[in-house]
Formats: sequence, structure tokens, C-alpha cells
Amino acid sequence: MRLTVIGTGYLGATHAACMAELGHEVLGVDVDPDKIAALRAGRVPFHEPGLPELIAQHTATGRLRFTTSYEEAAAFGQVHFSCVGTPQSKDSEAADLTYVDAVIENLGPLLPEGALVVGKSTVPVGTADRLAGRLAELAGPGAELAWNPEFLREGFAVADTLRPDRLVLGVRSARAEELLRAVYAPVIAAGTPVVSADFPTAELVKTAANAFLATKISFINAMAEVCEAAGADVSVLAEAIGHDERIGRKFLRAGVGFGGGCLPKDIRAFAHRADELGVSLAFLREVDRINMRRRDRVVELARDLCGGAVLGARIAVLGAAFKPDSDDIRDSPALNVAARLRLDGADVTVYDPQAMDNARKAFPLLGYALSAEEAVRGADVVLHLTEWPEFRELDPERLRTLAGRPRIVDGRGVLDAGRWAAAGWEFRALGRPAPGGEERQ
Ligand SMILES: NC(=O)c1ccc[n+]([C@@H]2O[C@H](COP(=O)([O-])OP(=O)(O)OC[C@H]3O[C@@H](n4cnc5c(N)ncnc54)[C@H](O)[C@@H]3O)[C@@H](O)[C@H]2O)c1
Ligand SMILES: O=c1ccn([C@@H]2O[C@H](COP(=O)(O)OP(=O)(O)O[C@H]3O[C@H](CO)[C@@H](O)[C@H](O)[C@H]3O)[C@@H](O)[C@H]2O)c(=O)[nH]1
Repeated sequence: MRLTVIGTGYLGATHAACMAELGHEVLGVDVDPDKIAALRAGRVPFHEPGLPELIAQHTATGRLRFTTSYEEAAAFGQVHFSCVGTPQSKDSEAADLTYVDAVIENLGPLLPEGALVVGKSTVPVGTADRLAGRLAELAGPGAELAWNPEFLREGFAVADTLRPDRLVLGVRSARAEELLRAVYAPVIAAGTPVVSADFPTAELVKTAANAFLATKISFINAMAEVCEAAGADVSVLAEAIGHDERIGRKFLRAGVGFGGGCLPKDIRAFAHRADELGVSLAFLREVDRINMRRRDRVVELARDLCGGAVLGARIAVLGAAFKPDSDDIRDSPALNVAARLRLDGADVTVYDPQAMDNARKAFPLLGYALSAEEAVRGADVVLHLTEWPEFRELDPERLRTLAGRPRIVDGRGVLDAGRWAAAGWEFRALGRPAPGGEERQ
């Protein structure tokens, strides 16, 4: 089939490449000419494992092309996937729907009869119904809308798109469902469950899934707070409760909390939308508060380790991306902590294997090092805030010879506390006692 993918960011570029991989002819569309120029040259303007290979392969054969022209897109595609951003509004918790609206305004008047526009962005419930009305005004009754939310995780985006846990098809006609089933035929044939739903249910599946995931993380982080107060170990607690299959072991990693371009803004937008509907999701605001408190706790631990104030202290921050295998720094806990310590007068040096360019642009006042070792050299405190595999491989013995003072906070709970302590480090982790005794408060 001939498909367009409108908005070629983290979601759209992956979706476009994966649709080409499924055998479709794909045209990616973006308003950012630099992004389109990079993609046309087979380059991916962000870090996502496996994606550069797919983009290069399918741009080389011509099955995947890119444009900035909506006219070209409307003339080309039978199905148009809308993958533009829905960030948090500048002045409230609500989602900013400017870009989602712009796709319909730009594409609608150009569409031929029978075109299907498919929303993939994460939107407040009720958006699809509103957009369908607007599309009907702009394009006439021949064009139709469907809603097909996306559940991919950054770092696993290609695998999650080609082998998702489920496909959710929000449709208003048998024809729309048939078209979407045809688009995803190889994925469905591989056994992926398909859930057909009305628009509001399809929209809500997405926001409910992210709300649940965020709640699970904040639940374990609240337990970490209790563990800190009681001298218990949250990593053992998480393992033990996770053996109960009703709870499950996934998404119970305590630490500095969730960040990124999805969970934080999606729970805020969901709570806001629920308020508009007269339903209280106040617990999601508490989920948000617990999450932000973990960042405060790391700042507090850094302060404690520096003897009460960080003014003039040298602090190494390992990690800038919001999670490993990504260069995405949107709402990154690591950079938020780093920036706050800088504001308090610390001399902060950050190292990340992939996110340095993005971090430098967004936080030009922080210092940057070319390696973990360089960041640690002379540091009074080391903060491990993004769990890249290479940080787990660091040699605590060698780093001890480089650090000004051997003190480390493991904000992700994955470093081997005993090994670091044995190498002479004062080791602190969130929700866990310090090795060899009660956690020092
Ligand atoms: N990033 C993820 O892992 C992920 C996963 C699932 C769902 N989502 C949802 O998908 C949506 C997109 O997220 P993202 O992370 O890819 O955002 P992004 O900011 O990386 O990408 C959005 C892209 O849309 C482009 N754009 C903006 N206005 C446009 C317009 N009028 N026409 C064409 N292109 C336009 C931007 O230039 C940008 O390239 C959001 O709703 C997000 O919540 C994201
Ligand atoms: O046990 C855990 C698991 C995750 N995190 C943090 O939570 C954040 C989000 O992680 P993850 O969900 O893996 O990354 P995203 O790529 O943001 O994916 C989420 O957001 C996407 C956009 O909506 C959805 O499509 C995905 O299903 C959903 O997992 C990151 O900061 C992680 O460090 C934890 O702190 N503890």
C-alpha cells in the first residue's frame, strides 16, 4: 500500500521505516527541512538502535522517501499516519494539540475521496471525535479518521513496532478497520492481538497504559522512601513482591524516577482531561509528586555527601538521557538534578554516551566530559543517574584513583554496592542501606 507518515520524530521516523520494512511504499512528511534532508540522506537525527540500518536500507531502494510537501503527501497516500508531537502546554498541565490540529488543517483540504487519516499521537480523550468533525468539514465525507495509538518504547522502538504487544484500532467503519488490518497484515499474521474500539476507548487505552506504568514506578519509589526511613532495601522488596505474578517484576526499578517525552506529560494531561470530564484522577498528581521527590532526594544526598552544601563542589553526573539506549533528554531526571546542583553553585560535569549534543544545547552552563573517567577526575561526588551498560562496567578501583573524594550515589540501583564499597567508595543508593550498615541519613 502507499502510506504517508506525518511528523518524523522519534515515533514517526520509526513508524515510517517499519512500514517500509513491512513492504509498503512510504512517504515521510515533516515541517522541519533539516530533519527531512537528513532522513533523505539515510541519516537518523536521533539515537535509536536498529533504526539507521532500516532507514538506510529502505531509502536506498526508494521504498521510503521523505518530503516537506503536504500536496505531495495527499496525492501519494491511501493511508496517512499522523505522528506529530503533543507536548505539555507552556502554561498548564494540558496537552498542546497545535500540531495535531495543524495536520488536519493542512492535509484535510487536499485529500481525495476515500483517504484514511490515522492518528497515532497520544491525545486527550475526545480529540479524535473533534478532529473527525473538522476533517469532514475540510475534506468532505469521502475522507475518514481512525485512531491507532502507539505503545513503543524508545531504545526498543523498531522491535516494538514490528512485534507490538497489541494493536489498538479505533475505528468508526468496517472499511477503516479493513484498511488498518491490511496495513498491519504481517504483524497480525505473526500473532499480535488486535483490539478494535471506538474512538474514546482507543484514546483512553493509551493514556491509561502510561498512567499505570507511571503509577507502578512511583509506587516502588514511594516504597523506596519508606525503605530509606526504615533501613530496608527496596531492591529486595521489589524482587520479592514481583514474584507474585499478579504484581509482576517489570517496571519496579526504584531510582531517580521516570522522565522522557511521554510519561510525565501524559499523566499530567490525563489528570487535566479527567478534571474537565468531572472525574478526579488526583492520585496521578501524587504519582507525579513522588516522582519529582526522587530528584530532590538525589540533590539532598549530594548535599549531604558534600557536608551540607554543594557550593564550589565538583560533581560528576553519569548520564544525561532520560533512559539508556536513547539520546532523548526531554524531562531527563539526570539533567534536572545536574541543573539544580549547578544553580546551587556546584561545578557539574556531565557525561553520556549518546546524549551529549542534545544536553549541551539545552544546558549550555553545565560542564561536559568526553568519558566517564574524565567526568569523575577530581570529583567530590559522583552521581549515577542513567543506567547505561558502560557505567556498570566501570572499574571502581581505577576510578578511586581519579576521583577527588570517592563518594557515589547510585540513582538507578544497578551498581554493585559491595564492589564499590570494597574499593573504598562511600556508596549511597536510593531506597537501600549503605553497604556494611544502616543507611546514613
Ligand atoms: N517518543 C515515543 O517513544 C512515543 C511513543 C508512543 C507515542 N508517542 C507519542 O507520539 C507523538 C510524537 O512523539 P515524538 O516523541 O515522536 O515527538 P517528536 O517531537 O520527536 O516528533 C514530532 C515531529 O513532528 C514534526 N511536526 C510538527 N508539526 C508538524 C506538522 N504540522 N506537520 C508535519 N510534521 C510536524 C516535528 O518537526 C517533529 O519532527 C506524541 O503524541 C507522543 O506522546 C511517542
Ligand atoms: O522500572 C522502571 C522503569 C522505567 N523507569 C523510568 O521510566 C521512564 C520511562 O521509561 P520507558 O517507559 O521504558 O520509556 P519510554 O520510551 O518513555 O516509553 C513509555 O512512553 C511511551 C510513550 O507514550 C510509551 O509508548 C511506552 O509504552 C512507555 O513505556 C524512564 O525515565 C525510565 O528510566 C524507572 O524509573 N523504573
